[in-house]
Amino acid sequence: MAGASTASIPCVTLNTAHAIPVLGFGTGSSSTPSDLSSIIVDAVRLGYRHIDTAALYGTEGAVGAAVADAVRAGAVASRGDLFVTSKLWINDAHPDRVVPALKESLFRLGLDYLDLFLVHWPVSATTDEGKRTLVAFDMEGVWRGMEECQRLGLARSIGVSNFSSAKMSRLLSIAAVPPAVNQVELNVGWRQEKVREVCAENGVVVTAFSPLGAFGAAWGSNAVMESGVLQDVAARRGKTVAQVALRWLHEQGVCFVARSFNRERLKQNMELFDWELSEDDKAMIMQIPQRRACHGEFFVSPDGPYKSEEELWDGDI
Ligand SMILES: NC(=O)C1=CN([C@@H]2O[C@H](COP(=O)(O)OP(=O)(O)OC[C@H]3O[C@@H](n4cnc5c(N)ncnc54)[C@H](OP(=O)(O)O)[C@@H]3O)[C@@H](O)[C@H]2O)C=CC1
Ligand SMILES: O=C[C@H](O)[C@@H](O)[C@@H](O)[C@H](O)C(=O)O
Repeated sequence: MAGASTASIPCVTLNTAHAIPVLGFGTGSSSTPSDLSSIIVDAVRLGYRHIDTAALYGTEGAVGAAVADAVRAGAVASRGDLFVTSKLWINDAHPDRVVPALKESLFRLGLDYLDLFLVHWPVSATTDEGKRTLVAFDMEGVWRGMEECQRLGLARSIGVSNFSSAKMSRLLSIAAVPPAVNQVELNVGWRQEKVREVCAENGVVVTAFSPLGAFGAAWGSNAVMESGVLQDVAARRGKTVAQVALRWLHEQGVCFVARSFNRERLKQNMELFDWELSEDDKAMIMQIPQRRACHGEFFVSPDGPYKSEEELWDGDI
């Protein structure tokens, strides 16, 4: 029996001709519930079709189990009805490690292909006896590895994450297969206009991570969920703050991966596609102060290669 779906999430078409659902279920969290698989199956029953994971998150096993369970339970007809994204962690961001790392992700997921494989950060590291050293990111070599993943059919689409406009431009200049997606921090409090412009000009779909400001996370921000502007708009529209924040992203023409492990909030976060913000609402939202929440400090060291957050975020390598 097909699972009861309350609404359907629209898709956009990537430059590979594959469709990506605009709203995805995020699984990156500092406290992953032990029943994540069953939460994901419930989300699929609600109508979620896109699941975002990463080698870093430790959730690939639960995502893979959920995909198998969702098919077994008839929540979807087959694995092909779901869109699974995973990401290459910085330890594996070396030309000869890309294909093996994807194979390891696929093994943990129990899948034979990913819908989307992303370079998680424009950062590489080596680890020796537990000590991590940041080393130069070989953008061209890593991207050749990503292209090989697509050529082998292990990933239907490939892309990047946390790439600034300068890094996107450089990648586009060297890519034989252009990236399909750039997943970046993006919400009403960090609009990312520059990188969105480069992506739009080049047919790269932008996906927003932390669309609610990573509310509650150690590095997260309350600029979205406690925004007075969003509270006013929400009251006027008869919606919640989260719905206004997500609807704004949808009207910006980007995709987004939101995280909730709560069924009611998951349901609420899907109820976005049959109403609109007014011009006044959008003008008010444009007044929200801008500040990046995501810390780049993990990827910066006095020894380089990125010696400052500016170099990480704004340099072309
Ligand atoms: N590429 C990258 O580098 C990164 C990617 N990501 C991806 O993006 C996903 C989402 O971003 P994330 O940083 O997790 O944060 P989000 O901005 O999605 O915020 C998540 C928080 O919002 C709460 N929440 C969700 N819906 C509602 C609602 N309707 N009302 C009130 N609170 C709500 C959740 O709590 P509750 O569970 O209790 O509902 C949780 O505390 C990640 O899970 C991951 O998959 C994230 C960071 C970096
Ligand atoms: O190591 C640093 C952090 O964990 C950072 O890498 C994460 O926030 C990650 O980008 C994510 O996708 O959640």
